[in-house]
Amino acid sequence: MTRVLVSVRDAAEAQLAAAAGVPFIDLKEPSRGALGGLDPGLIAPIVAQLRASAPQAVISATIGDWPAEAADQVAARCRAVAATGVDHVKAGVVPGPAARALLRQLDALRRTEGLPIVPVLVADDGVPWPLVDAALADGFGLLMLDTVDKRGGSLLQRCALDALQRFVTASRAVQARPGLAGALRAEDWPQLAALAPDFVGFRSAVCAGDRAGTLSAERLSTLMAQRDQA
Ligand SMILES: O=C[C@H](O)COP(=O)(O)O
Repeated sequence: MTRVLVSVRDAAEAQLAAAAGVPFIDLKEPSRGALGGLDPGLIAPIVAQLRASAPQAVISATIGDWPAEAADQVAARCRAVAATGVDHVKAGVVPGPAARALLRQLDALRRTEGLPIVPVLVADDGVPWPLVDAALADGFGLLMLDTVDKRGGSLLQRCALDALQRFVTASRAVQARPGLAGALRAEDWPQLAALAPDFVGFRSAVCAGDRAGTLSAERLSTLMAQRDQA
C-alpha cells in the first residue's frame, strides 16, 4: 500500500503525526522553504522521541534549500542530518546546469559514506526526465518528485498523470521506490493511490492555514481516512 509521508517541524507535531498512524514522518521547517531544514541539533531529539514512542515509523529529514552549486554546504549538511539517526536524508535537486553534478555528488556521498540520501527532484515545470533517468541509473533506492512553488498548483497540475505514471513505473522497474509530493490534497488520494507510488508526501493539506502554519489533527485524520477508503 502507498505510504503517507507527513512533514513536521517539531516534537509536538511529530507526536501528532505518529498518533494519527502516519507511517513516514519527515522533519523539516516549512517556513524556511519547500525543503526548509531543521537544525540537526533539533532533529536528533525528535528522532530519539519517535524511536521510543513510534518505533515502526520511518523518519526522514531535509537538508534545507541549497543552490545546486553549493556542493560543500550540501555535503556537510547531508552528513550532519544523517548523523542524527534518521532513516533518510532528503536533498533537493532543482533542474538546471549544475543539477547533474549535484546528483553525482549525492550519489558519491551515498556510495562512499553510506549516507541514506533521497534525491528530491523538483518538478514545478513537469517531470525532470534527465534527472529521473540519472537518479535511477545511479541506483538510488528511494527518490521523489516534489514542487518548490506551492502556490502555483499541485504536482497533479504541474505534471501530466501519464508522466507521473511513467515515473512510478520506471522507478519500480529498477527496484527503486518512488515518492510524490507537491501541494497535494487529501481528496487527491484516490488518484494518487491509482498511481501506486511507494509514498505520497503532504504538508500544506494537513495544516491549519498555509504549510508554515501548525499541523491540524483534524486534517490529518481526514487524510488518513481518505487513504483508508482508497
Ligand atoms: O515532503 C513533502 C512535503 O513536505 C510536502 O509539502 P506540501 O504538501 O506542502 O507540498
